[in-house]
Amino acid sequence: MDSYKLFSPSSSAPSLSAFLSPRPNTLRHLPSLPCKRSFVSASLLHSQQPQKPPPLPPAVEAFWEWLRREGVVSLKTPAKPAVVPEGLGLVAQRDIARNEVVLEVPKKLWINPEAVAGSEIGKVCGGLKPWVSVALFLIREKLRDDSPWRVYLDVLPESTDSTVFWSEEELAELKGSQLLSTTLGVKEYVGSEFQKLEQEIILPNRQLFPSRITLDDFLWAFGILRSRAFSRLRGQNLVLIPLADLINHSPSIITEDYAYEIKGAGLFSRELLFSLRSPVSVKAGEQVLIQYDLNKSNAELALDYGFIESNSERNSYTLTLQISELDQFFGDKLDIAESNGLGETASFDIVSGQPLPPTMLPYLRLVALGGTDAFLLESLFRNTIWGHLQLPVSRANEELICHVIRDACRSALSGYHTTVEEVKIRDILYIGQIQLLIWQTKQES
Ligand SMILES: C[S@@+](CC[C@H](N)C(=O)[O-])C[C@H]1O[C@@H](n2cnc3c(N)ncnc32)[C@H](O)[C@@H]1O
Repeated sequence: MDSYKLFSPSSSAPSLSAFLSPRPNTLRHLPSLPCKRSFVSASLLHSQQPQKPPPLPPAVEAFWEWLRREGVVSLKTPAKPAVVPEGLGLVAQRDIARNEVVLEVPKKLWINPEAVAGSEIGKVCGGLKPWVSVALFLIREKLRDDSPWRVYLDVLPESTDSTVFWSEEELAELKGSQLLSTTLGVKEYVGSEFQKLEQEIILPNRQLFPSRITLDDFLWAFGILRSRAFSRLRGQNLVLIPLADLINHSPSIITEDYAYEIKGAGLFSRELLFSLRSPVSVKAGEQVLIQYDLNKSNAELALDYGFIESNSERNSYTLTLQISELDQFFGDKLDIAESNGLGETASFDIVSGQPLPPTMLPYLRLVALGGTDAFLLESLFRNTIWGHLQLPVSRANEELICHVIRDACRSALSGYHTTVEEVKIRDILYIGQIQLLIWQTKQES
């Protein structure tokens, strides 16, 4: 039994950064790490109180001025960048109504595969995966002194809190989790993409890439795209939208309505605009926030953006099951699985506190089917077998799947370096420390 699936689409809804959708899972407790950008203030994350934002860092002032010159923003623009607990964010300059447009960014400022194709490196990027070509473009522009994108690049973080940027010591905290294996898998994938890119594009075209490009540069670009690119929009599967990419996520916004779309600039204009609306009403001085993706598990959030939610429904474990090729009934079982929308391998997201995915037990029963139950695999039963598998087929079959699942759980849990009890004790001690701290502070004041 395998434990995770790597790159598979998670949903067809628009999503902030889902150009790749690994499905990591299982998260026990993530250490929260400081943001890795110098102007970011210390963590006041999720503070509900609107606070006067600290002064804008010069790089952000320059960025705003550039957007003003480009005609993207004006004094009337309802939201402006600001330093917020999540790093940078968008803060309402006046009261904003629900569904009101907060900003619109014209296509000339989008960074997407099309923009790369029209750039100096376009002719050598034709055969690349869309994200790889945009990553290469970003790195090249970052290394150039005279890049037209300089002011935008200067507001991007040097790294994110995504687990792909965690040190070995930090990753050791994830020992045993699917998130760790997915993080390592993703890093390996990025490494192999970089090697190919270096051999096939960068080294043979030295004149286009005079500065040395490293794996760390490539990982940076990957992290930027992963956490900030919009995808699955009308005709746009991967696009960086300066300014709109400053929008932060709110766990309390659970509307399924999309906060952003691509639309025409006007009745008689062929220009396209990226338009961002506020899904909720926002008071002047408060941050404008959106829901990034309701379908992402906490581990996906950790991998993509470097944060998690306390909502336990985001805690999930992906169990991947497989019909063994060595199984004497392999062909019949595969046929039955395929006629019911499953395959040789099938992955099931098990969510904490929720019922099992409905097709998981029938699939498990099918995988385990054998011995005296094997008659059910005969073609006579082909149309009715899936119905039979909805309920236990026999005591032997049910016992087998219980054993297999129990062993798989044991083996998965043995990978952790702490037990559930130890984690609980650690949490109790931690809460105790906080209470002591609050008590001491009260005594002092
Ligand atoms: C699309 S960018 C938003 C702009 C970003 N805050 C910045 O400083 O550039 C996504 C990143 O913002 C941060 N972020 C967004 N929402 C957050 C939240 N609710 N809690 C913690 N960090 C958040 C994470 O670092 C995430 O990778």
